[in-house]
Amino acid sequence: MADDTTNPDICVIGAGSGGLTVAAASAAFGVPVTLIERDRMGGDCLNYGCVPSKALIAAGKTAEMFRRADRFGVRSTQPQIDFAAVHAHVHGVIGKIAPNDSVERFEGLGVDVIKGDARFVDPDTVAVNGKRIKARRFVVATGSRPFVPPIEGLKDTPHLTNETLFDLTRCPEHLLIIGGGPIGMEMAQAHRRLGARVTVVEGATPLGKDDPDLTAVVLKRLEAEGVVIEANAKVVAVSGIEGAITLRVERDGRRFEVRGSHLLVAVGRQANVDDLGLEAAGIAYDRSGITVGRDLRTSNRRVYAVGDVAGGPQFTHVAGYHGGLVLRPLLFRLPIRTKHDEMPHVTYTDPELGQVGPTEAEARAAGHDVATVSWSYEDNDRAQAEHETEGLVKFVVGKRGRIVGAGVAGAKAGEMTNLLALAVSQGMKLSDLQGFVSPYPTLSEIAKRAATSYYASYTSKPVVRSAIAFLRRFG
Ligand SMILES: Cc1cc2nc3c(=O)[nH]c(=O)nc-3n(C[C@H](O)[C@H](O)[C@H](O)COP(=O)(O)OP(=O)(O)OC[C@H]3O[C@@H](n4cnc5c(N)ncnc54)[C@H](O)[C@@H]3O)c2cc1C
Ligand SMILES: NC(=O)c1ccc[n+]([C@@H]2O[C@H](COP(=O)([O-])OP(=O)(O)OC[C@H]3O[C@@H](n4cnc5c(N)ncnc54)[C@H](O)[C@@H]3O)[C@@H](O)[C@H]2O)c1
Repeated sequence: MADDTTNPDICVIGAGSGGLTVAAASAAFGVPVTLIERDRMGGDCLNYGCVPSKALIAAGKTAEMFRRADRFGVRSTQPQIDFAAVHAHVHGVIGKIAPNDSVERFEGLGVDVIKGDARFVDPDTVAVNGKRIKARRFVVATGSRPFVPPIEGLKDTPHLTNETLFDLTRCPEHLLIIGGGPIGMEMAQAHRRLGARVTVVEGATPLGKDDPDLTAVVLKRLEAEGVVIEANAKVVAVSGIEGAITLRVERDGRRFEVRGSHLLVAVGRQANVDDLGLEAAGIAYDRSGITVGRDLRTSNRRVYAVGDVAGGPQFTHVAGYHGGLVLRPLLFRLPIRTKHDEMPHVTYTDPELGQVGPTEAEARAAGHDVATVSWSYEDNDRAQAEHETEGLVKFVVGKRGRIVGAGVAGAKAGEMTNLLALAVSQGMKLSDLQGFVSPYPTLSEIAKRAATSYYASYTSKPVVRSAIAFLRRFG
């Protein structure tokens, strides 16, 4: 065997949430593992995704607090925003988290880290920097990148994606956003709050993957804050130069133009399957990513795919979940089956929106006989105390009160989604949520009140009333 060939037990390609999870845990069990990363350790989430976006959202939320303070008897002011300092805050947060994902940390854990572009050269060999790695098993965790659609003129017009947006040190004067999904909406509100005018052009329904009862809460607030949302509007052409961009938009056969200073493209993701030599390794893939079964195995039985590149839901916690799951076959030869239908997601607009399990529409479309039960933030004492009364919790309920799905739009919805995810993943019934003591006053009481309301009709049932009347006779 040539000198430039190594033989780790496991070779992981991509050091994002999925790849890092596999590499760290394999090393912890004393298994020789090589991790290859071509760009920054930590992947999209740390460098171009969740972390910078949530840090920017936090800056926007702080600015908004000054504007809305008078509700509490504290004089509102127009905040002075130093966007260069906001940029420094965002990158400071990345810098604080980066050591957890660094080459040094992973080498310290016993992982052989290689910085370079990995490519399969045959079914059990990957080449990187002129070296060859022949491993017993491979895990492809190469993630995704922004999809830039083939709209006329877009290629030649300056535009931002999530990979460049967080480099701005000056607030855009008027940010145009193509795409009203989670990236578009989170970034629309954050930039609006930090001083930009913002127009979102969405080809279909904004936040269209979520329950319309919940998205209505979020969209109402965004519009009240001045985000202009052009829904069901297709961008047919883009033109302009740095600082002066024009979108030609079509809706219901009518054309109009939208002008702004900057353009963000946020219309979904493209799996990183190119230049990986997948054909040489006999690994099947299509436009949505590498083809895997519920065991995350590819068409090459030595190779698994996890996270965004595996074509399923694209969230950091999903990549981490995949990474944890594949350790079972990798290390213990145990079978696995992914359970994506119980996967929660949260959109970090303000108010936030969380969902776990199917929405009402999804459950009905799948042919399930479901009921729904909701409770409003308006009726919660903590929400009243904090003037956070917009929102609701909504349960999708199956037979005998089983919680099939649950969603929440409102203040701290992300935190509340943990409780809802526990309920759905454990197959709980609404009676389980009714039957525990929730501390007062908390927003999570809203979930409990919704559950209680499901059983409210019991109080007027003749049989229940007769039983109470009978028992009262005994003093
Ligand atoms: C703006 C934005 C906000 C987001 N916010 C959230 C959020 O709040 N919550 C949430 O759960 N998710 C969020 N996401 C989604 C989340 O970032 C992704 O789902 C997650 O990063 C996927 O992890 P991964 O490990 O699959 O891939 P990645 O994190 O993309 O990592 C893949 C790595 O592989 C490397 N790589 C690719 N090809 C090669 C190769 N040939 N050789 C070597 N290395 C290679 C890449 O450089 C990259 O570092 C957000 C995404 C964006 C864009
Ligand atoms: N909070 C979170 O967890 C979070 C935040 C951001 C991103 N993400 C992840 O990143 C993924 C990508 O986010 P995204 O918002 O880019 O994608 P998305 O696919 O979720 O939403 C894209 C939106 O763009 C619209 N669209 C597509 N083509 C268009 C066109 N030509 N003109 C106008 N609108 C068009 C779609 O109708 C859709 O509403 C998400 O699906 C999610 O998995 C998660």
